[in-house]
Amino acid sequence: MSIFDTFFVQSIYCGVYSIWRASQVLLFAGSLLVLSYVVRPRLRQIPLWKIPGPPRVSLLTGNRTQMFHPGAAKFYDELHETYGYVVKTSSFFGDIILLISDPKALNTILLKEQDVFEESDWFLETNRHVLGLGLLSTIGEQHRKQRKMLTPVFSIKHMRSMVPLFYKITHQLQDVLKARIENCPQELDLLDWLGRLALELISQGGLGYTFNSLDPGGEENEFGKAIKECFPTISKLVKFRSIYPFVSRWPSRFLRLMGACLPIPMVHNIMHIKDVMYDNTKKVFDEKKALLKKGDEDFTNQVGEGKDIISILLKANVIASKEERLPDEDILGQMTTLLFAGTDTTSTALSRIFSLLSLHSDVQEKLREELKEAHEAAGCADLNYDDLVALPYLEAVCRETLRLYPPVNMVARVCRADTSVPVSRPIRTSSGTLSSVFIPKGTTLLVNINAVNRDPSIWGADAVEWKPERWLAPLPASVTDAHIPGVYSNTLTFLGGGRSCIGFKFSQLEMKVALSQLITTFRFSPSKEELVWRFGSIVTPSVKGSNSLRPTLPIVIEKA
Ligand code: HEM
Repeated sequence: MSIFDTFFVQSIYCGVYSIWRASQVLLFAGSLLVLSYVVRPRLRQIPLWKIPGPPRVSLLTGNRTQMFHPGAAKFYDELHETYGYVVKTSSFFGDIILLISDPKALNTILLKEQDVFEESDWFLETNRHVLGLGLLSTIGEQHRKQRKMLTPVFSIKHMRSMVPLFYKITHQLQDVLKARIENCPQELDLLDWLGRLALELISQGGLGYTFNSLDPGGEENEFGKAIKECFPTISKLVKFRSIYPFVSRWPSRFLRLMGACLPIPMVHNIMHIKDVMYDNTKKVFDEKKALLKKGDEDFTNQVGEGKDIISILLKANVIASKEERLPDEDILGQMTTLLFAGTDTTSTALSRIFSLLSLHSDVQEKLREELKEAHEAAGCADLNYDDLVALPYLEAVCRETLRLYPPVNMVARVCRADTSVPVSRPIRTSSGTLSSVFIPKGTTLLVNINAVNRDPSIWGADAVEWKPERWLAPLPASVTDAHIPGVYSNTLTFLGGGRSCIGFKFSQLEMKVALSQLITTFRFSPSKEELVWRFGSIVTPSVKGSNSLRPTLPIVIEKA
């Protein structure tokens, strides 16, 4: 063998040896990763194995395919009926997710130990990236400070002052619909129009900004499109959201580059939406700050006369103590957060009400009568806040719809420290019954809003029927005795505790103004198309059998 051959063989040997060593190091590092991210958390969850729940359908994805798809509502109902109020389901590699509808347990989770049961990292990190530092992206002291500054802005006093603006916007929709139907009944996609209404109500009432979505010749600008696309795009990205916390702290330029290189159009869309929303809210914010500096007269000359939520917040922030004052970035974050949280939720809730009223013409007629009488009593003028909230049947229709059909069916929480949660109904396990459940750190919980709002043991044998009348008499003791930890009408529709919906009074008012105006002007009847309501971050309507994923609500409208 020549020197050359020996050198050649040695080089090959060295190369093979290096590859072998490198693969050993990689294998070792990979095993450590698997141990710390998969095996260790699963071992911590051993105490949960005895909790009843459905069998896993896949070793890799557990029950995820049954839990996260548009028809999943039925699966959740079956889980509640079969396994009760605390149900064990499984996610990736056997990770246990607990589905909770026990009111006592929810009191601990949402109220008593709300700092232990926080939003998940994927929820916070992706929201922070897309919406900025608003209420949906912060926890702990920062969240508490934001809530403290924002809560007074949603007071009844401020809601009262919003009524004329809400009527002005609803009149615009009324005019557009009148022009569309002229003198004969027309089938329209009401969700589209209610979406525009909700967008204008929150953008003018929340930010003092108009998208001109209800102007006859108004063209939707890039900002309006971004807001509309934001919720559906984030919902579609749900699979990728759980990966984001692992990369979220990487330098933002690198993240952008990575995002741009990924062959996933939805990621490119969300990056674009985020940029458009940030640039535009920043512009509105800077203009508001400049007006505030100039003085009161200029400030009240803006859209919404400076009565919008962010204007009031900006004013309150100026006089707040140094410790409580919010930095500019936190206020900017609230702007996108309000647009995001306040548009699709309200428009879907309203859609559900109109859909039900179209199917129950007797309820629609009774509501119309009540509203017409109130309008006549007010000299045919728009109703004021006190008149609106005093209408019992309007209140009953809203409450019953939001109870039976909460737009948000489920919210997630992650347990941040080992803890025990008492339950009101003993959990039956293979080895006996449990009066409390030990929840290990890192476990994800799903608060089953739908199951609590429809529980026959709380609401009676007719719990799953839509009966506005149930709210016209005192509620049964089973409802009040259940101590449901929600901020609204003994339901969990707007959740409860420090992360409950801050906009629930705003949303109530939007719905009541819209109903008072539209029900007295138009009559609504069902389309020939059959509707299905798809489960997701928000439950949305679409036409049965349609391949389109775009939510839609075809409904026939005529003059009343
Ligand atoms: C029918 C309409 C609405 C429903 C059903 C609804 C429901 C909810 C729910 C269930 C949460 C808790 C989310 C979680 O913990 O993950 C929430 C939070 C929130 N909602 Fe609403 N919402 C509605 C309308 C609105 C409106 C109109 C606004 C704004 C004006 C709004 C602003 C917010 C904000 C900012 C949060 C986050 C609160 C926090 O974390 O402190 N919502 N909403």
